[in-house]
Amino acid sequence: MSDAIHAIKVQNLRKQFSVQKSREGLKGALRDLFKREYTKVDAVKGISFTIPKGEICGYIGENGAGKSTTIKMLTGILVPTSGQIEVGGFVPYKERERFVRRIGVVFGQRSQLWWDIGVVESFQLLRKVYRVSEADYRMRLDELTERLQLGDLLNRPVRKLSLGQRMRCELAASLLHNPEILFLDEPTIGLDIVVKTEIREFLKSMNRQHGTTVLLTTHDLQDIEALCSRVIMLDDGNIIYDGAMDELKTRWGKGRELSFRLHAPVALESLERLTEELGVSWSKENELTAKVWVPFQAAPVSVVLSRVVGAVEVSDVSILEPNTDDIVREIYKTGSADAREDGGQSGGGAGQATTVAQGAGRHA
Ligand SMILES: Nc1ncnc2c1ncn2[C@@H]1O[C@H](COP(=O)(O)OP(=O)(O)OP(=O)(O)O)[C@@H](O)[C@H]1O
Repeated sequence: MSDAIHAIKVQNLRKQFSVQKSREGLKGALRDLFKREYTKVDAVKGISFTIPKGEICGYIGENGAGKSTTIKMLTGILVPTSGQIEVGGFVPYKERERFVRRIGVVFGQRSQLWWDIGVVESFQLLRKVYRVSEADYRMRLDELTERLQLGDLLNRPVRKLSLGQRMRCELAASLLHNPEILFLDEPTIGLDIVVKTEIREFLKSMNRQHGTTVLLTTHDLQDIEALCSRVIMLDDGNIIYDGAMDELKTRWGKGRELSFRLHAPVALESLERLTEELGVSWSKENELTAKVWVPFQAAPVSVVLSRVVGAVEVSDVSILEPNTDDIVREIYKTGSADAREDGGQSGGGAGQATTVAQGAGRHA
């Protein structure tokens, strides 16, 4: 099953847990002592996917969808019930010692650093665990210290670091041995927007420079939008979507909204007349701002745009993209990412503004 271009390959992967049932009351507890009963929980139900080397792939799903269970199988912490896994050419739960030297793991909610000792001492311990030579370690530490601005933090005990500082150190710790594949489980959880942005920028540049493959689990879709060319969506142990985030927006977004800043007031009826047969709907925010909703099944945004700017003096225009959070929430609710036949009427509304050139170009 070894495949040179794939970093991760998963086929019909399943994980079933046996959970002990607790019977009610004292009598139940006594019966549990003598005869235990178990129920089966199917956490991952036969999923298949491959991730090429160098890709940053998002892995998303609601609480309990099976993301952590997958990551634990991919990193060798859990043994699958059935199916095949290959990560970096290894079967993760076999050859553990050699395998862990090829991967890096960051769990946002747990630390791999020792709480009471200086950060750099934890790094030294990890260097020994991963058997990195002193020279390679020095080179890597210098690079990571500069990129993640760790200079002031290295000699402080981990317990004295802020969450953002600790997360930067966690990332460095996971990369000291220059792994080919990095697993990130909620790496930006609880961080402010400045640190989130720094971490996203760091991950992007690291991926570009070292070609590191990244599998990223997060509930923050902005992480996904900033980093991932592809997203795998899990629901109740099954993959319900595997593809580009942009395509998800096109398939599920209702449409786009254009917002015009007018040079002088224009009556709503005049604007409606301009786009009469195009299937769009206008509203006025104030005297000088008019908005038009353009459903995907209506005329292209570029047609609406040219009709308006050809007839009315406009000082500014923006296009609102479909809001990813709304779209994904809707998909979680229905449990399916199949495109709706009505053009995605119940999908997300408009959210982030983009420049006209970008939005109109992509739609046209
Ligand atoms: N060790 C375990 N024993 C029994 N059931 C488990 C175990 N670990 C996970 N589960 C169950 O498997 C299912 C998937 O859990 P998992 O932690 O993989 O979900 P998740 O997508 O990572 O959720 P979250 O976003 O909340 O972390 C859940 O129903 C969970 O209760």
